[in-house]
Amino acid sequence: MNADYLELTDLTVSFDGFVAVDRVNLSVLPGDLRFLIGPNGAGKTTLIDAVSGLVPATGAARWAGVDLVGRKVHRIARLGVGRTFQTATVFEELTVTQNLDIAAGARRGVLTLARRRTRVPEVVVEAMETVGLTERADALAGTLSHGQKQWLEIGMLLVQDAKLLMLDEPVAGMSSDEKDETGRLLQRVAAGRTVVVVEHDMDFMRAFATSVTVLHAGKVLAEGSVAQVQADPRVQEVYLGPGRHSEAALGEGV
Ligand SMILES: Nc1ncnc2c1ncn2[C@@H]1O[C@H](COP(=O)(O)OP(=O)(O)OP(=O)(O)O)[C@@H](O)[C@H]1O
Repeated sequence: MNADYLELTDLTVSFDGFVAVDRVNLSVLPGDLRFLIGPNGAGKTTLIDAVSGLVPATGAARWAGVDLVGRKVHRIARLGVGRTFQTATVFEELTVTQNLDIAAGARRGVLTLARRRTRVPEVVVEAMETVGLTERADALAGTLSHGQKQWLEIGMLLVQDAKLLMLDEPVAGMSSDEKDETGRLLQRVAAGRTVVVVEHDMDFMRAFATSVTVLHAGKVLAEGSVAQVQADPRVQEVYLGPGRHSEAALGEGV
């Protein structure tokens, strides 16, 4: 079995008796660009919170052979698990390079950081190229567009050597050009890594997902290729059933 493999077994998260994630079984292989979709409140964010150690869970979340359930957030991060949030958390008053350098430093440790360095570390240069921010290297993060801030945040995970990246609604609020750019960026990132994207944007999902898991009321409702989940009547019911909004529709023909 490949070492960098995410496998959730009966993963469950309860908040005071309310089950937000309900015995989820899920496997994601390296190289996959897995989209996690589902209506509001389906448990998508809670699921990635549980894998990153932000909320307590039961069951198992095995990553690279290690069960993450019950481990502390920083230990999980050190195992190569990174995630972004719906709102980018970059240091606005620092440059793109400085943001990446600090993130890389978090990985390097105090001793290495204390050494005087005049050169930008190679890992920072590479991450900047991967996320397409080389030309903005010296720009203050606060002056970046919304999309560029999300890319910087992904770059910060790359310099920390994250091998499992979980991204929470990365294209929310982006222009259509930025969305396309983000899709291509995620394809580059997913080569050799495992990427899970929580997303409501169905056009974006259709354009870039290699596989899709649909969550509903905390449970896995369907899983497969984009075409498979789009054709699934249960998925259509969840997205287009009574009381659902048409903008949440999965796509033409449903
Ligand atoms: N800390 C918490 N305490 C209590 N209930 C919570 C907590 N966090 C989430 N929930 C509940 O768990 C359910 C799942 O929420 P979650 O945010 O994971 O859904 P989601 O699929 O990400 O939704 P959205 O697409 O709207 O972001 C919701 O009913 C939510 O109200």
